[in-house]
Amino acid sequence: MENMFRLIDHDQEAATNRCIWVNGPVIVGAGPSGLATAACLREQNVPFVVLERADCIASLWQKRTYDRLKLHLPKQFCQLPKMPFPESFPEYPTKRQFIDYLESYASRFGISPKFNECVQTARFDETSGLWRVKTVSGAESTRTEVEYICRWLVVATGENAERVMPEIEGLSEFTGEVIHACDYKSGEKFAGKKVLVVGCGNSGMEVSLDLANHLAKPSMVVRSSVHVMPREIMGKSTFELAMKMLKWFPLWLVDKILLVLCWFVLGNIERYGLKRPEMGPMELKSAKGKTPVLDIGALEKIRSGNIDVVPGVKRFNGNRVELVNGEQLDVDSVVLATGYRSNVPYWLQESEFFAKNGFPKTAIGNSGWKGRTGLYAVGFTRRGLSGASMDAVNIAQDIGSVWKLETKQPTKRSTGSLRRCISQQF
Ligand SMILES: Cc1cc2nc3c(=O)[nH]c(=O)nc-3n(C[C@H](O)[C@H](O)[C@H](O)COP(=O)(O)OP(=O)(O)OC[C@H]3O[C@@H](n4cnc5c(N)ncnc54)[C@H](O)[C@@H]3O)c2cc1C
Ligand SMILES: NC(=O)C1=CN([C@@H]2O[C@H](COP(=O)(O)OP(=O)(O)OC[C@H]3O[C@@H](n4cnc5c(N)ncnc54)[C@H](OP(=O)(O)O)[C@@H]3O)[C@@H](O)[C@H]2O)C=CC1
Ligand SMILES: O=C(O)C(=O)Cc1c[nH]c2ccccc12
Repeated sequence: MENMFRLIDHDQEAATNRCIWVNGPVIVGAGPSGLATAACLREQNVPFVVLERADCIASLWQKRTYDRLKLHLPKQFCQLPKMPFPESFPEYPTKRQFIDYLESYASRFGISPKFNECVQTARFDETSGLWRVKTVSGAESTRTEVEYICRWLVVATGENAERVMPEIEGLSEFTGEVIHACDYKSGEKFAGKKVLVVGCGNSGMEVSLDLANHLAKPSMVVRSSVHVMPREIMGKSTFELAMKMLKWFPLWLVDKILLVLCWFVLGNIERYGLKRPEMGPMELKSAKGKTPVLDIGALEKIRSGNIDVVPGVKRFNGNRVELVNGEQLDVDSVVLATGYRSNVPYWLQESEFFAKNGFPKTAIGNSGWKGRTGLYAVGFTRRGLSGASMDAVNIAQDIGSVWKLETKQPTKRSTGSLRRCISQQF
């Protein structure tokens, strides 16, 4: 065992390779899911290490979202365990407020992630019964490789870890600017410009709305179908209403009621080119993970003609785009609001708990948060921040109960006594 934790210098020129024994779990990702798990472990007196590839907590929120973003679910559904939002926060906190909340959450629970450490591989070593997690940090010349050894591995890298970039003919030769929605900050610089927004999820809708508010001319691509619901119905959150109804009625009935209410409030949205999916909004979210759009004003801009709805893209040609219906549009810029994916398959060498798409196979053990051999997943059940919070509580309880048992009766020889030693660097 000792050799495993010794300093190893493979590449004298560039890499300083170290091996670190972690007393307790390694949590990969310092977004809301990783922070929530860390806070719940802190409450159980279980030590942990959080590894984060970015240089800050909640990098999705700090670096990959637009300026005017607000939470689109009421605040009680977005707060993390053990620390409610301040009373003074509005019903739908702004991105700044949410980040401030997460910063104070991290400091309240004494969470100090190791920043700029991107996990490259993680595998379970059958012989030792431990996880081996390798990270790299720093630029090429100062590249440092570290291996963390631990008994528990908590995957908290999120459902939105990497951007989805579609392959569309001619896109790489498009003469204007092409960005993904995660690099879109504000419509200010697009004033007067014709912008093609590809995708009509919450990102596509809100980017189009922001562009219209900044007097740009957005055309939003709807290639298949989309559920649009008002964020509120008669002043009450649609999401909250759905959650209340789900306590009493089956999913299909809740969907039917929601769709009738949507029809009364929004009218027939299909006449604007917004075809509704066959499956109801909540069932689609739960079965396929496709989030319904909670409208905060884009629909009004579509009605008034300030956002043009167009069908799928066939190909790009210079600064023109050809649509599947044969129509051609001149465009100055393209925003790809084409969604995100998990990056777990790129680094986690495991195929029993996680499926090829980077999400846990929920069927196993009937739980989406617990695998075998000390592996856990937080924030992958497509239930937003409230789902992540529930996973975090469960995971911390699960690890905490084992931790308590093993730290009660320490014997000098048991691995338990090794586990209790302070996280050490060799
Ligand atoms: C624009 C937007 C708005 C949203 N709004 C809401 C909302 O209002 N309400 C709601 O409930 N949900 C919302 N969601 C859903 C969203 O998934 C959650 O808000 C939340 O950010 C998920 O937290 P997470 O920690 O699981 O993932 P993330 O916030 O993505 O955090 C994962 C962290 O892991 C890090 N990471 C990834 N790979 C590695 C690696 N290999 N090594 C080290 N670190 C790594 C990332 O840098 C990141 O910091 C929204 C999502 C988006 C994209
Ligand atoms: N205010 C808030 O709280 C916000 C929350 N979010 C959340 O972030 C998450 C990600 O949302 P979002 O970024 O919108 O991603 P989504 O996955 O929800 O939507 C992606 C969209 O891109 C379309 N698309 C993908 N590829 C192509 C292509 N080649 N051609 C045309 N269209 C394409 C999809 O169409 P198709 O359905 O046909 O595949 C879909 O309309 C969601 O959970 C969302 O709720 C996002 C923004 C704001
Ligand atoms: O915003 C998101 O991405 C979420 O996942 C939040 C969410 C969870 N379940 C929902 C059902 C309808 C709309 C949003 C959500």
